[in-house]
Amino acid sequence: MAPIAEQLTPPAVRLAGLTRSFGPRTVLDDVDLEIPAGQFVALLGHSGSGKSTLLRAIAGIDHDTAGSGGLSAPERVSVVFQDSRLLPWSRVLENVLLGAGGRDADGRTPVERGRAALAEVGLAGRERAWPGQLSGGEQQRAALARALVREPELLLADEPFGALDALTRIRMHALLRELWQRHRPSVLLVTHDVDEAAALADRVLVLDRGRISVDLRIDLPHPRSYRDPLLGEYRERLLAALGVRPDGEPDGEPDGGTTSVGAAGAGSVGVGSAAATAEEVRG
Ligand SMILES: Nc1ncnc2c1ncn2[C@@H]1O[C@H](COP(=O)(O)OP(=O)(O)OP(=O)(O)O)[C@@H](O)[C@H]1O
Repeated sequence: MAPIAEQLTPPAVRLAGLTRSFGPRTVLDDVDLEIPAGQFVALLGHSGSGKSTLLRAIAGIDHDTAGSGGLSAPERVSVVFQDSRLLPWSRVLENVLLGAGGRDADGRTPVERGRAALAEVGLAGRERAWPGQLSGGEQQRAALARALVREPELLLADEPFGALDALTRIRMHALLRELWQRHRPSVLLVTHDVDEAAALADRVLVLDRGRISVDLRIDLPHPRSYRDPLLGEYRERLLAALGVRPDGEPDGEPDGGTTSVGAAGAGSVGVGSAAATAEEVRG
C-alpha cells in the first residue's frame, strides 16, 4: 500500500495506454504508469527495451507517441542526459542560466539561483570556467545544476552517470539523492545499471518487450549500503527479472540485450558491493 500522502496527491506523471512504434516494431505497447509527486523512480531494462523512448515521451520531446487515454506530466520538467550537453562556447554559469527564467518566488535573480545551484553541486568558484575545462564528472554536476535552476517538478535523467568511472558514479549517486532530498522533485532515472537503480530509487520499474514487467518498491533507508544483504535481495530480484544471473552472465532469455550490473558487477572496478556506502566514499 502506498503512503497516505501519495494516495491523496494527484500523480506527477500519468500515462494511459501509451504506445510507440517505429515502422513495424512496437517499442512501447499500451503502457500504463503513474508516478506520485516527489517519488524517486528508476526505469531499468535491456538495451533497446524502450527506456529512452518512454522518457522522451514523458519529456514531450517525442510528439508521435500515441496514448489512447493520454499522457500528463508537470509543466516544469528538466532532463539530464548521459552527456552534459553544455554549450562549449558559453561559460559554466551561462550554461546553467539557459532556461532559468526570471526571479523566483523569493525574489532571487536567475544569476543568484544559478550560483546557488552550482554551489549545491560542488562547483562554487567554477562559474567562469569553460565546459572544456571541467572533468566529465564536473560537467555532469553542471548539467544537474542547469536542471535544478529551473526548480523542476519532474526531473528526467537518461543514464546521467553512464559515461563516468565507477568512483565518480558513486559520488554522483550520493549527490543526486541529496539534491532530491532537498528539492523533492519527482524523478525518473533511466538506467541499465541494476546497482544504481537499487541504491537510489524508492521504486524500480523494469521495461521488457514494450511493457512494464516489474514494479518494485524498495523500502530501505538512505544512504544505502551496497553491503546491506537486504539491498542484495532486491538486486537479485531485479537481475532475475532481467534474466541475468548474479554473476553477470545472461540467463538466456528474456530479450538478449545487455544490462549492466554496474559497479558491483562482473568486469567493473570493485566498488559497488565490495565497498562502503555512497556516504563513505563521498570524502
Ligand atoms: N527515431 C527512431 N527511429 C527508429 N527506431 C527507433 C527510434 N528511436 C528508437 N528506436 C528504436 O526503438 C528501440 C528502443 O530504443 P530506446 O532508445 O528507447 O531503447 P533504450 O532502452 O533506451 O536503449 P539503451 O539502453 O541502449 O539506450 C530500439 O530498437 C531503437 O532502435
